[in-house]
Amino acid sequence: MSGIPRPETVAPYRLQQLAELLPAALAGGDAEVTGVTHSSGSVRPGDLYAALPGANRHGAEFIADAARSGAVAVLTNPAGRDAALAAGLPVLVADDPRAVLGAAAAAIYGDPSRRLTMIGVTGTAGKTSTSYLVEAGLRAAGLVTGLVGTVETRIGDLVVKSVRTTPEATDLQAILAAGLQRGVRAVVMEVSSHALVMGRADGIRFAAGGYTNFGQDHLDFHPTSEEYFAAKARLFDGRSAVEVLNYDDPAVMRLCRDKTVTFSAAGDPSATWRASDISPSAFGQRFLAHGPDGLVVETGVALPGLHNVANALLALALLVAVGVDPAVAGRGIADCRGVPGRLEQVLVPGDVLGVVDYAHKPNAIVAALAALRELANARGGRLICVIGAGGDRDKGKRPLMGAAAAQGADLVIITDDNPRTEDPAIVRAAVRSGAEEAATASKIAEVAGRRAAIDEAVRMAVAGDVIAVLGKGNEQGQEVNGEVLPFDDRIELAAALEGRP
Ligand SMILES: CC(=O)N[C@H]1[C@@H](OP(=O)(O)OP(=O)(O)OC[C@H]2O[C@@H](n3ccc(=O)[nH]c3=O)[C@H](O)[C@@H]2O)O[C@H](CO)[C@@H](O)[C@@H]1O[C@H](C)C(=O)N[C@@H](C)C(=O)N[C@H](CCC(=O)O)C(=O)O
Ligand SMILES: Nc1ncnc2c1ncn2[C@@H]1O[C@H](COP(=O)(O)OP(=O)(O)OP(=O)(O)O)[C@@H](O)[C@H]1O
Ligand SMILES: N[C@H](CCC[C@H](N)C(=O)O)C(=O)O
Ligand SMILES: [Mg+2]
Repeated sequence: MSGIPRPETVAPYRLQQLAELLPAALAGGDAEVTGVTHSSGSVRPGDLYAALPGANRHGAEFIADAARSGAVAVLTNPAGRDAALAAGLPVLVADDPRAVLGAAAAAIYGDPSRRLTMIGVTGTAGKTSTSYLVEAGLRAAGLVTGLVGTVETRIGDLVVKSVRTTPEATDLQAILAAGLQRGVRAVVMEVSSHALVMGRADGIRFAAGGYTNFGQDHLDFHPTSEEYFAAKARLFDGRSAVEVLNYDDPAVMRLCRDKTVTFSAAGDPSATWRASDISPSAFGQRFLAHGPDGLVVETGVALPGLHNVANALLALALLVAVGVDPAVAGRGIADCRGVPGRLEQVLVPGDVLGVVDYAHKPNAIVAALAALRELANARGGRLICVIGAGGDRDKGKRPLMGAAAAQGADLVIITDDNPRTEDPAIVRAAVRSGAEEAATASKIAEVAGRRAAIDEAVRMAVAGDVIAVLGKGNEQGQEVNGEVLPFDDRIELAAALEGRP
């Protein structure tokens, strides 16, 4: 992955030391490494190249390339051993190299997470939003911060656009080590279920870990919903010193133990943290957070919807768990100016309100449309929803997404998201089948092409209406057959609204 920050200096680390640390056997001699990558295209001189067996290829195919770019050693499984030796490189052989990669990368980069306050956030929806709120609280406390997640990776003032939500362990440990060298003291990161299964966060000890909620997603990757749940549960397998769970979500609460901290946006008094006195403020809301020992914190969130109260409450609980002063944390969260592409208003003057949101799973669509319903009611208008589903991703969630949209909005326009390698008409039909089960056909339309669908929503809108374009949020491209074409819902919706008579 290019663009990932690396530490400027790394003390050389001997392979023999790694062989003693890991369940891995050394062959072909010893070497000193000063970095590690899993991607042949990102090799730097002095690197250990982790040649991993994958779903598509074996990284061993690229050992010669890696050597030409300056890799001085290889970590691989028995199948990759000979290719490494043939390239003249010493090789560490592990039965499951992914399972040891986190520990290896942490060792090579000097175990950076031990010197940082690490906060991890998992859950089906709300990880990015909660992470931004946590980061705002850490900054309010005067800390130099890092943030790793879907939208971007930030260490101090260095900002890199993210390729995935949770980077591979190699990149992650490099980011943390680079952060330390730039004065970062606390890092908040999204920990995706893919990451937990693939060991991307191995080697990290979290001061606190939070769980937003559990719904349906990623069943293209996790064989069953139970395995998806088990993947997320790994953040709470002892690697998080304080565990913070959503009291309002019974699935999440299956992980509750004696010392677990809980939060309830619904205001349940049995939770460690609960919200009360929620009142609207501009495009957001203020509320009181009641914590342990009678603690009351005035806070808020610059976004609408009960789900954003939940995100803010979780952020507060995590911040207090790692020692931030509650009042400072509450102020920092309330002052955070929103999250890119999450209920983001499209600022075009006029009598129709355009909002772009990243809801691309059923529980997120329910939450986003509930928040926007309140706004539409206040304006005396209808709620029009433009929605599609991503190709080459969980097929089972498509009808559920259609149903959630049809139940939550007055008019639904079903269109394309990222088709990837799929026929967009087939993806639309799956979304539509769910929508038609849930609502009368008269409120459902299907428009091929996302731009055309956004134009159609604007054409249908009358004064007071709210148009919600869901699913792509801050994404700036649309992936079609391996090509990413420029496309930004915020720009498209603004252009369509500006052209409104
Ligand atoms: C399902 C999944 O996560 N797969 C990841 C996995 O792929 P893989 O094991 O199948 O790898 P592969 O393509 O067979 O290649 C094997 C090895 O050869 C290496 N290689 C390959 C080609 C080459 O030229 N040079 C090279 O070194 C690869 O780096 C890899 O280590 O390891 C690859 C290397 O890191 C990742 O790129 C790939 O992410 C794919 C692209 C992906 O789309 N992942 C998504 C689904 C993902 O991780 N999403 C989560 C959750 C999102 C969210 O809900 O927020 C995320 O954290 O982003
Ligand atoms: N706590 C929540 N409960 C339910 N839905 C939420 C919650 N927070 C956010 N959402 C919805 O989910 C969408 C994605 O939010 P966010 O990006 O914060 O989640 P995420 O877990 O990081 O998602 P992803 O895994 O896709 O990166 C939002 O745009 C909103 O529609
Ligand atoms: N991180 C998410 C992004 C999905 C965004 C949505 N626009 C889609 O294409 O499905 C995933 O990989 O599932
Ligand atoms: Mg995210």
